[in-house]
Amino acid sequence: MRSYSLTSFTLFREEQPVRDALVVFILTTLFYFFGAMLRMVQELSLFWPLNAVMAGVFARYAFLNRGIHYAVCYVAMLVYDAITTQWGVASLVINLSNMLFIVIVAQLVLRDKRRTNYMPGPLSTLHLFYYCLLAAILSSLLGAVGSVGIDRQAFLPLFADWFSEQFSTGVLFLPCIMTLTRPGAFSGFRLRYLTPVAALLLSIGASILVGGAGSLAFPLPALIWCAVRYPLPLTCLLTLVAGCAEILLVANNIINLAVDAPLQTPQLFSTRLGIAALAMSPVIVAASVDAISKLMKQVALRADFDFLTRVYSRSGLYEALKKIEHTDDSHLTVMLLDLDYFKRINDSYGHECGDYVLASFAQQVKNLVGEKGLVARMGGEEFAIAALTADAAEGYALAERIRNAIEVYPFRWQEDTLRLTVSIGIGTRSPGNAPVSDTFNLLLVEADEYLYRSKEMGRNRTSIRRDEPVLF
Ligand SMILES: Nc1nc2c(ncn2[C@@H]2O[C@H](COP(=O)(O)OP(=O)(O)OP(=O)(O)O)[C@@H](O)[C@H]2O)c(=O)[nH]1
Repeated sequence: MRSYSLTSFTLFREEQPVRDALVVFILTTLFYFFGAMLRMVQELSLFWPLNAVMAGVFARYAFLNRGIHYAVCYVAMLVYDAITTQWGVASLVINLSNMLFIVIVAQLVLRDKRRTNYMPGPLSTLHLFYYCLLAAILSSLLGAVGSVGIDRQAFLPLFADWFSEQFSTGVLFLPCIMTLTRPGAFSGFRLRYLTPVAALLLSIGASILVGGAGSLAFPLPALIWCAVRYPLPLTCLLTLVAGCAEILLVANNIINLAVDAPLQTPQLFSTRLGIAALAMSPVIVAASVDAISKLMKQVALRADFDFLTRVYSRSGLYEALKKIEHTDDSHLTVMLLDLDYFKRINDSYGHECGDYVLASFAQQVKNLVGEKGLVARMGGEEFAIAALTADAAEGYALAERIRNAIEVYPFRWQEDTLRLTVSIGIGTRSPGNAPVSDTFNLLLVEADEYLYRSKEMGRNRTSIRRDEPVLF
């Protein structure tokens, strides 16, 4: 959706490590408290979001990945336990398993980020799925070992419960934490933008009505729709909400997986894993759409602008001409500018110097033309200007200003100061009702003819048709 923007915010500051440590401590305590509160409500006791949230935080802010910040996180968990329940070996081991999940996911994601130059994409989103799987297996093994005997629970059910919870929570929460942004200004909002969300709500409703194992997949098309229409952070958030809602609905028998049978523990295990697997698809689609649209912008920018001189390319100029608004009495003035004896610069000072001169020349011209017109590189050392002027005389005056400015401009290259001149040919007329680009094409031919005359007459001059009823 293009109608509103999202701006990123930052909770941590690299230059303030003590403040960062404090924020890590507070955040850990807050989510430990939140998780403990969820445990107290039977319907919500299926989630322990602390590990996924903190893994996301450490993965998002690379500079946080210092032993001291991980230690602060671990200490915050132990302190919370010591104050609210009790201090002991079980607390040490269980919280160590939490840390194991956090460290494994954060380190693997950061390794991906380093490899892909900090460009998140569909592939790293897919990797996230496997990182959560690995981290959930290892941390659950440790956690289950540390919890055996508490409330007389055996290892295997503990491991299954712990693993499925860690894995599903990780897969649902991590993309959200990693892409979380503050909503910017909502402008031009339309009600139809809400249709993918409405479809999502309807499909969850349908899952409740129909029931059965297949119903868990009902929200998938709506989530894919969200992924195509909404920005990546919003899709991650909606996937998280839909995934958590489904787990809760199944756990509380509102979505009936097996009609007439009470929910069994293995079913919940399978539900969590299934939802985690489904949740990856919309996130990967959203990441792909995001990557494609960024690439399209880059490609469009490259095609429209000349890489060396940063003025319009030939094709970019034609695109820009389409947007020019003109009145019936305005003149279109087209200039062709060609640096004089430019080959000598290359021959005497090298190609690199030639490139520098071209870029510097283009910027000079751009500054001199300002808002009055468009500057483009047509090829080699030839540039074009399309400007709306009151009449031919104004166009000629602008060309002369440019020519005189270039003549006195000192192009500095290493120890040398280079002096250059430019020859200019002009074509000018009123576009009338014709499209500006058509008039531009006609005037380009005329400007080319007069540029040739400027060169023939000795260079460093401006030539224009003299039958115009204006005095220059
Ligand atoms: N450094 C650099 N040189 C370029 C580039 N594009 C074209 N040239 C050079 O520009 C020079 C143009 O030379 P000519 O067409 O002979 O014209 P000139 O030397 O400027 O002489 P006149 O136009 O007749 O005044 C050639 O040597 C090209 O190699 C570029 O992107 N970078």
